[in-house]
Amino acid sequence: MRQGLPRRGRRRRWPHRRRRHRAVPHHGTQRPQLAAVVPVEGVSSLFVAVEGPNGVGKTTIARLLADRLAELGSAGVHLTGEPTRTPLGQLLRRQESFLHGKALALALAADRAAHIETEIIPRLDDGLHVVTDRYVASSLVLQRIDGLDLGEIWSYNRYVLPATVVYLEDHPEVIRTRLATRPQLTRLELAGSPEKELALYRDAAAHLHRQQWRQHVVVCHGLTPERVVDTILGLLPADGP
Ligand SMILES: Nc1ncnc2c1ncn2[C@@H]1O[C@H](COP(=O)(O)OP(=O)(O)O)[C@@H](O)[C@H]1O
Ligand SMILES: Cc1cn([C@H]2C[C@H](O)[C@@H](COP(=O)(O)OP(=O)(O)O)O2)c(=O)[nH]c1=O
Repeated sequence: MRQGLPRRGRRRRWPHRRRRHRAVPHHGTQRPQLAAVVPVEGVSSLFVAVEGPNGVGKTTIARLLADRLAELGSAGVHLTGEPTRTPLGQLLRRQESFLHGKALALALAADRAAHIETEIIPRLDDGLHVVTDRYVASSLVLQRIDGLDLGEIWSYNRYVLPATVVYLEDHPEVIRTRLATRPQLTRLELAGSPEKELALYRDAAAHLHRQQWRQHVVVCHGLTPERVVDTILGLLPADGP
């Protein structure tokens, strides 16, 4: 289970401890439907969300990170993403051009709630690491671009399972050049810009920091995907998620 990871000239053991995640039943009337989820001592697993502006490299890095985590340890890795590959997630990808604002934000939150309860928590409980390409911060950015304020978006997402968030950043010109090569841009890609998304991701990080989420910014400029993943592996918690 335990594997050494080189870091600053020494080898660190990782993962360090096992945690189990379970849903906590609601007792108050104020809580929304999705159960809060808390870690319980005893199970090892990392839950990492890769976030950042369209075109920054999330999909590339999430895949490579999952591969590298699988190579480094005996624990398996589950690679996933949002919107999910479920019928609801696929519908959201197809319908993003006409489903807007509040309706889209709620639908994305529903897709996320199902993702957490039926896919993420079961995989973590099986002892796998989970890497997701997009998660809550994507909503805190893209649904703002779609006209909602951060408080409303958070109200739809506040009881999600906290993740270790890795924010990828690069120079806006680099991101813009990559987006220019895409045959088609989505409605929200067209509504935003690299500068706007980078600024809103900073706001999202400040918000999630107040919720005590573990987070890291990784500046990818001039780094190969392999080097980006090396950097991420050096940042992931030495003492478990
Ligand atoms: N560190 C990197 N250096 C150079 N090119 C990269 C890097 N990361 C990603 N790319 C390239 O940038 C493009 C966009 O990457 P992608 O992973 O699809 O971004 P996103 O999922 O954030 O939209 C792809 O062509 C990918 O190969
Ligand atoms: C996860 C998420 C996605 N989206 C949107 C952004 C995109 O337009 C669309 C699909 O995400 P994207 O990651 O860009 O899709 P792909 O995997 O095809 O590269 O969903 C949101 O608006 N909010 C969210 O919270």
